[in-house]
Amino acid sequence: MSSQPCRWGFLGAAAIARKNWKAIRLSGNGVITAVASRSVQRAADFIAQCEAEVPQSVTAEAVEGYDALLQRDDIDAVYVPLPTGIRKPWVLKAAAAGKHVLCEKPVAVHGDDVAEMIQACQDAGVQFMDGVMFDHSTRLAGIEDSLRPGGPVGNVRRIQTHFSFNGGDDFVGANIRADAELEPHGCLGDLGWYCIRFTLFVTGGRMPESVSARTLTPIGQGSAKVPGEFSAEMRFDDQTSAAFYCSFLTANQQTALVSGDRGYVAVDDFVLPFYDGSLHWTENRHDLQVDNCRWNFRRVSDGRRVDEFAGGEPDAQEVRMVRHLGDIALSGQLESHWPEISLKTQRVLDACRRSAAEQGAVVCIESS
Ligand SMILES: NC(=O)C1=CN([C@@H]2O[C@H](COP(=O)(O)OP(=O)(O)OC[C@H]3O[C@@H](n4cnc5c(N)ncnc54)[C@H](OP(=O)(O)O)[C@@H]3O)[C@@H](O)[C@H]2O)C=CC1
Ligand SMILES: O=C1CO[C@H](CO)[C@@H](O)[C@@H]1O
Repeated sequence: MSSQPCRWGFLGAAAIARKNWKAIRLSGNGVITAVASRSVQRAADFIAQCEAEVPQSVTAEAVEGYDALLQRDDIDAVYVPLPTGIRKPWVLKAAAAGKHVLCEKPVAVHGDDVAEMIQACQDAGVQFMDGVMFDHSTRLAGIEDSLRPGGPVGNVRRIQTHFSFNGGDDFVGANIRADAELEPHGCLGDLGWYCIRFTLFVTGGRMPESVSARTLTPIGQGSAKVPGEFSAEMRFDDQTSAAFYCSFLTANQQTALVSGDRGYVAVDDFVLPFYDGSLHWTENRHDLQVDNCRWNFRRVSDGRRVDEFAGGEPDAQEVRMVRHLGDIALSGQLESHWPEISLKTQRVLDACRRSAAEQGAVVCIESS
């Protein structure tokens, strides 16, 4: 692997980009070469702010316009946090320019767009990865261990996820998340993306057979509405079912419950640490003993917790994510898992949208 760092360019001085600036600086294998914005002043202000928070040895350049950044030959990978509604052409251009792509979620408007974006990256020999940071969390291996065949959870029967925050009174009009042009999937794209992804993590990438979903509350300006509150129910080809709820109107909560025939795993803050900077999860197994017609549940497996942040690395998931993409860019060893799981996530999201448009009609998902 090259001893040079991965040279990153950012398309857009987005709010989330500040977090990933920090992550790249902490990753140990990356440097931010340039930040492009529609306004060069905004890019310069963004760089000054990030430098003040987490400096780097080279000075990042402020660039006017995303095209100008993509034309540079001193950039290996681009981070694309542009709004979902306008992201696709920039990913296609980035791939054509030979840049590896870290693309924010929800990846696109439709699964066919994602397929096109992935194909463009494949044709250009560059990596495509979406910005699902929890996929890089160290605790996923621990959760997987609880879910192993014959493990404390047993056969998984039910997966329930909930991701919500209350955006407040000025959310509509002030935040891109409620803008039908920029973020057409509303909370389904912003929060439901993670719920679907966690569900696919538990099933090992196995897709649901069918989905029934509803937009519970639309939000937006005039007739241009997006889902502000959404729920879905999924069925798999075995005994497993899954449900998720996401909302911009409900207080902060992000919980995942995986229930099997022997026990369950509860993951609080399954996406990112909302509260105290820690990520944890609990494993529970209770065995039923019937004595003298009395039902007793005996706790067999202790609740276990893993605090990924105990090691002192803040934003550990994001750091691991950008380090991973940096390693891929430097080694040239592309990984097919990331484009494949993005496309699966978007295909489930598409089915949710179709079902919600028909008031919860059951929509079947093709297995391919
Ligand atoms: N994985 C994660 O942890 C997170 C992911 N996200 C995702 O990242 C995306 C960006 O979110 P966030 O950072 O909050 O959004 P912001 O509104 O802060 O940033 C969006 C950026 O897109 C650029 N842009 C280009 N065209 C437009 C346009 N027509 N209107 C508005 N902005 C435009 C702007 O950059 P400029 O003006 O500099 O050109 C702007 O700064 C969302 O899709 C969101 O879901 C967000 C937060 C966390
Ligand atoms: O991806 C994201 C991480 O979570 C946030 C909520 O806390 C989202 O709004 C954001 O887009």
